[in-house]
Amino acid sequence: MTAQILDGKAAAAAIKQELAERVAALAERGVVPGLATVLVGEDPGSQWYVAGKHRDCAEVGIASIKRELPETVTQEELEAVLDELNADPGCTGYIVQLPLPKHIDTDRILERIDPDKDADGLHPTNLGRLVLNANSPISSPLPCTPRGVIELVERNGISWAGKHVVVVGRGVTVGRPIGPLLTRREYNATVTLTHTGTRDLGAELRRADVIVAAAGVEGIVQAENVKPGAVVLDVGVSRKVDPETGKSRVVGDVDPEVASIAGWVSPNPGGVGPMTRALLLKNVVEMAERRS
Ligand SMILES: Nc1nc2c(c(=O)[nH]1)N[C@@H](CN(C=O)c1ccc(C(=O)N[C@@H](CCC(=O)O)C(=O)O)cc1)CN2
Repeated sequence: MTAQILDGKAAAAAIKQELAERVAALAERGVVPGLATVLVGEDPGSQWYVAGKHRDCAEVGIASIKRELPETVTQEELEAVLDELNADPGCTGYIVQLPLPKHIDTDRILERIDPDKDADGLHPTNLGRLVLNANSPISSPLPCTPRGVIELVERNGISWAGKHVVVVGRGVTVGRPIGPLLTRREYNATVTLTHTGTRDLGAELRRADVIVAAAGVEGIVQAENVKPGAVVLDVGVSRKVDPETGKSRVVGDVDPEVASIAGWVSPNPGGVGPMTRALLLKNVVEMAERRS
């Protein structure tokens, strides 16, 4: 048996088409959403992601603003850029591309973003709202990758209700926020968060109906630890240089053999990555709709 594919490119294309209609409806009311990106340094991966975000904006009719700063930028200089974006009426939402250089205090940066312009849903107020508003519809931006994971699964006709989800990795963009989201009544999943301190990762994985692998460790999810028929989402990104071509390519957390055991797998690339981008646009459109 070979697993069915959770096609992130197709789902993202459908979401973008739906958003283009909502952006056109906003334009009729004189509202143009505007996303700004803040990129520090010259990491090729981050440059690629940010360029993709601007292409996506153009595709659906969202205006976009680019702020690029050198690797040597100081905490104060970076915070001054955020203060400008917080005050700019043309910028209805923005993101600071992560990771930031080591000398920058990332938590302080995320706290500096106006929570009403926090297109990534990573400001403490918005992460707090995710936890607090457990029984009412959320009306604040949510982290894009967890949202993308949820939508990718649902758009393939799979329900989260009653599923035991094992998340691998406790990073701020995926591992930490996905538990509070999936355990909301509207999804009703049960979530185990695993990390480098987990005593027996294999045992946890073998109990999972759904695995969300977001550790950034190549092949951390092996076929022998996957329950037959499970849904496996590969969110991990490691870069590997091909010794023959000298070119760098993305490798995920999920070993390719898993496809012979699982019921569904998300490819990487082509799975959760495009969904992260699409759900960022959805956050921006929803923020503009709430304001108008
Ligand atoms: N401020 C943020 N920083 C980061 C986030 C985030 O959500 N907010 N997530 C990641 C990077 N990221 C978006 O910013 C992102 C990652 C991957 C993709 C994507 O489409 N990947 C492609 C493959 C790309 C490749 O070959 O390199 C895919 O999966 O098909 C989009 C966005 C960390 N930083």
